[in-house]
Amino acid sequence: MANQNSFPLYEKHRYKHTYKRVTESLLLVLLLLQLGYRAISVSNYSFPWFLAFVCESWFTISWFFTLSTQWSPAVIKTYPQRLLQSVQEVPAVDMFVTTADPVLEPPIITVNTVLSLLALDYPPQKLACYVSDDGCSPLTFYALQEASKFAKFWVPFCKKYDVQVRAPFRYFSAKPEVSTASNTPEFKQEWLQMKNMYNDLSQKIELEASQKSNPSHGDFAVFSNTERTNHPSIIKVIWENKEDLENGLPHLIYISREKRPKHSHHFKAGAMNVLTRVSGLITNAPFMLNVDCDMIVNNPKIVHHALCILLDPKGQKEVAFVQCPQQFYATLKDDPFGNQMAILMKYMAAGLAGLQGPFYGGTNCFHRRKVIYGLSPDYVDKGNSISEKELKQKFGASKEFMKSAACALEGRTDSPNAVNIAKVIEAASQVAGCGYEYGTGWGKQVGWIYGSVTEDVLTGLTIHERGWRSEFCTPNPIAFTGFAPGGGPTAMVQQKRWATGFLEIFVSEYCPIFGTLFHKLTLRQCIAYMWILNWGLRTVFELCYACLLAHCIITNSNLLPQDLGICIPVSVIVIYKVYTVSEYLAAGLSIKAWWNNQRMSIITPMNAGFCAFLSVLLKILRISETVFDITKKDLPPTTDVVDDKDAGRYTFDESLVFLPGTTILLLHFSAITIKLLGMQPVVPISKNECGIGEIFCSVYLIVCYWPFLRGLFETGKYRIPLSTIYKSIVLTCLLVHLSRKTVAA
Ligand SMILES: O=c1ccn([C@@H]2O[C@H](COP(=O)(O)OP(=O)(O)O[C@H]3O[C@H](CO)[C@@H](O)[C@H](O)[C@H]3O)[C@@H](O)[C@H]2O)c(=O)[nH]1
Ligand SMILES: [Mn+2]
Repeated sequence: MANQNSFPLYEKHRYKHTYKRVTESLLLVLLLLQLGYRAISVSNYSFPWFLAFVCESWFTISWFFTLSTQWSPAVIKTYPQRLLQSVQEVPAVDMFVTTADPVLEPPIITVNTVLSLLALDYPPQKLACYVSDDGCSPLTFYALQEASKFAKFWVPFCKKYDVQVRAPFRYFSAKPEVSTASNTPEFKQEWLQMKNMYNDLSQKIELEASQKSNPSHGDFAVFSNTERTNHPSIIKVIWENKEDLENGLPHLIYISREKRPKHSHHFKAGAMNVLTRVSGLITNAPFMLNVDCDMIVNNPKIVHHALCILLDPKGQKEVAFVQCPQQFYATLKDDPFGNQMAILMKYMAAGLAGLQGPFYGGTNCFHRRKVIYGLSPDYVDKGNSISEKELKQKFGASKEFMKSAACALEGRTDSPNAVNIAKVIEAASQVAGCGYEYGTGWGKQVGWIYGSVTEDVLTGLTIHERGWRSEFCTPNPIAFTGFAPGGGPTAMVQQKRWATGFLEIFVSEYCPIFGTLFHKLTLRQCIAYMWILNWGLRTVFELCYACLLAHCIITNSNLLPQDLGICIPVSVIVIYKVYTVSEYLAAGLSIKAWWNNQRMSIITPMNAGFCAFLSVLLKILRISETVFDITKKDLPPTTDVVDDKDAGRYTFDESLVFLPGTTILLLHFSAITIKLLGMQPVVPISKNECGIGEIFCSVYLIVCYWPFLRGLFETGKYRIPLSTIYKSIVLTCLLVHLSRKTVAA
């Protein structure tokens, strides 16, 4: 472990954003003024006025969450050189990859992720790679087997030429890196050889996929008679670094945990817990790195950077996990779908770094095993010996696993690779069984926590509640990159799941408010968690506000102030727009990217968020359970220059997720039409009429919904399905009718 007297292995630099703070505070004051205005303008009191007050209160609270989270930014700098000087031997790291469906997640993607991990710049005898396959797919297994053969050439090649991006599909899609070492004929020849070998590999996998045969011989026999949701545990050692060779390859182990129809398997959280247990039996490394199947390593030295934080004398006592940001490669120009989250990452990440630390994002994260096993930061004072009875209660009945958990908790890292892997496979199958967790602490006190489809945020939250901190790790080049989900259905699936998961956390016993009241979550961190959980809540108010606006136009009543008070909302809008534009420009992004994000931040939450709200409501009413719908992963383009004009066009499918948006669009159309045709009812002189403000907002909303507007008239996948349009028409008629009735009444 690190030498206590040396320099710090990482440093945190705090800085001030005066301009940002002033603007954000000004906006908050204006929002409060708006609420004040509503409260004192008695003459306007009506139900819509009251509803607007409620919605605006929520927007104000939301803004306060944002402001507080971004208030005190910080950046972190790591010193890998110092790390190497201060430790005699680097610690072992277990690496976890999850995949769940060979169709939605093509095995070639997983293969690339795994290859980039195997080729990390870290002693291979200290690494082990565990792949969890919830799809129980012989194709995935086959692909990994072939990949390990290829790795024997690929890894030495990467190390010899110090390749940066060690996922072959990314490496070969770019021009060969030009450096002096790589300009030799020898390099050129090897490069070509590797490229051909990689092409062979991907062709083999493709061929196997197209044959759809279910091989039942040799290694594949275990897959015969298995179904995705009904099969025993399958654990296969694809590659074992038998002699602990320094120039060998890390272990590669395939795991498909047991599944039975009547057992709930807790989606990714369940898979992570199985990975934790199986790796505990085999290598039991004190640190665990986990990535999704589509997140490739972009900086081969990332383990050193992360360990700077985890092994730093201060970090050892305080920091539970190190999160690397999610960034994307081969991105579309100007972020047409608003899903690259560049601004969010920039300011939120910095803000969180200045608080108790970043949320756990489910991927690109280094965990301390003993924290995952439930340890609190004060264990140093209390000691962490744990009785056999408690071990069994928490970790389950496997003797072997209890032993390994005790070792991990006490920080005894017995030479990890001393185990004979073949011998522990039986014990490993037991802990990968679907009944293993019954009556234990898994999913509640230890491991990844169950109860939300955003198990990542929930698990991180419970760690912060115990008093741990977390840190961001942002080396240059950035640690990992992935391929951003496309617009339309894919993004909706993802955002709906996020909103669902956040709402589930909010209404659960783990709600951050309790975390601050009864546990060790700091107040500002609680507010930061409220900021993210609010993604699921805010949309209901937004949708309500949008309907209210249409209602006021239809009934010729006013939602916005008619006197000088109108200055308040106008300045809120103007300042907010100028402020966000400046954020984009400062980050080197275009105005177009800003606009795309502005409109997508209205479209996506309104649609996905509302559906999420309904599904959580159904869960609370015990009508249906929430599910983890997997985001479809497209094969990324082979080059970085995307000149496909259609790539940025919005697409639709039959899913009901597009219903709220289509309805809002039609509703506002109807409202504007009613206004234009002069069909608004005449209001008594004593009351205020709908003015230019309401019309402006309505038109703005329609402009934001431009992709949907186009979708009404397009063809193919660019078209909103007729069934959705019909349903929206019915809903719109209903809403307009209801609106008009309230005036008549
Ligand atoms: O039953 C399941 C479902 C999913 N997964 C895996 O979970 C990962 C994430 O799923 P994905 O569909 O890619 O979701 P994203 O929306 O991209 O994931 C983000 O959000 C998730 C929580 O909603 C986190 O778990 C992820 O780490 C985070 O990247 C993938 O590797 C899947 O193979 C499983 O192993 N088992
Ligand atoms: Mn993903």
